[in-house]
Amino acid sequence: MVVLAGTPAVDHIPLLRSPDPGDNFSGMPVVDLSRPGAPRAIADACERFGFFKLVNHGVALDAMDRLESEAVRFFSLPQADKDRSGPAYPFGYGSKRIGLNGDMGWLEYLLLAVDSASLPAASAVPSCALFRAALNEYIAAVRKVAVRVMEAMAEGLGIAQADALSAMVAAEGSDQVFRVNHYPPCHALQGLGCSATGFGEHTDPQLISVLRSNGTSGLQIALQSGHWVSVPSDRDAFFVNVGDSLQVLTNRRFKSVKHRVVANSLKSRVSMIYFGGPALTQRIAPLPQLLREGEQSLYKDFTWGEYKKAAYNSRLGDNRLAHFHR
Ligand SMILES: C=C1C[C@]23C[C@@]1(O)CC[C@H]2[C@@]12CC[C@H](O)[C@@](C)(C(=O)O1)[C@H]2[C@@H]3C(=O)O
Ligand SMILES: O=C(O)CCC(=O)C(=O)O
Ligand SMILES: [Fe+2]
Repeated sequence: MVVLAGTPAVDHIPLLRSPDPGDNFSGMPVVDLSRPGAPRAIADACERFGFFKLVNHGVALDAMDRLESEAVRFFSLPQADKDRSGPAYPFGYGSKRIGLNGDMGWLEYLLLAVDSASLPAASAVPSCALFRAALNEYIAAVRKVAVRVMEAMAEGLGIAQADALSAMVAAEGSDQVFRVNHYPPCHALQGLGCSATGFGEHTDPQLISVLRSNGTSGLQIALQSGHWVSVPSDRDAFFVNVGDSLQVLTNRRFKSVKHRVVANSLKSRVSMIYFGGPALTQRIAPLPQLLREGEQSLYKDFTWGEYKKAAYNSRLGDNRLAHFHR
């Protein structure tokens, strides 16, 4: 990491050496959800990278664009208006601070609770009816995609029970979060050979994350070798991450992917991410169907509630699962 003095606009934001433009993820798995081979391709991608691009997912580009436009409208409001929707904890508008433990990024965001497949009626944010309608339409659609992908994961793993994984996010009381991130262009760093950290490196604690972004790249993932590669943007596609909890449920057959976002010096990035977590009381332990003869769990037993609490007490880049290894 490069530390640059005297750039007031990006004070307190960690800087990164600019990514090498040659480091695009050339081997990125692209899964066509409408094809019969999808389950095996998904399982293979989750084993190798914990990450894949999903196409032909059935969600209309219109619904994605409607939400993106409403989000852009929200983020264009005067700062004082946006601040009235904050702070982000537990849910609401946040700017630059990520979590409660000192992490900073070159972004602003909305963090929202999801109740079954929509915003809880009681949540006051966002207050704009059009934005809420676009959110509810999109969340219901992306959640269905998450369920279909988790069914395909189970099939790809050879598990007979189709909903062995998906039931955890489909169940009443599952713990789902939705996040809209806006990374403004970071003009101050233009030509300096550095980039601002948009969202620092981390793994997602939940089971699955389903991400959609506008046409601005910035997302990077770490390969198992530790090498970082950039994920070219695609507004029509979803990008799916394996989260820590799914790594545990599969006894590390699926890998929770380390990822981060680098801010662009010229263009803004808008991303919307659905995080599918189970109910707080759900036990997170390898599925018995996946344990081969004599194979032991690599992890201590815990519930999602216990893991979530530990995660929210940690820094973004911490290896949260390390404390739960046997
Ligand atoms: C620094 C933090 C932000 C985070 C909670 C945490 O303490 C560690 C995990 C972070 C993360 C990453 C994935 C999601 O964006 C998120 C909402 C989540 O569930 O875990 C964030 C948390 C956050 O921004 O509050
Ligand atoms: O904004 C992005 O593209 C990714 C953000 C992310 O990883 C997160 O919110 O957990
Ligand atoms: Fe993430």
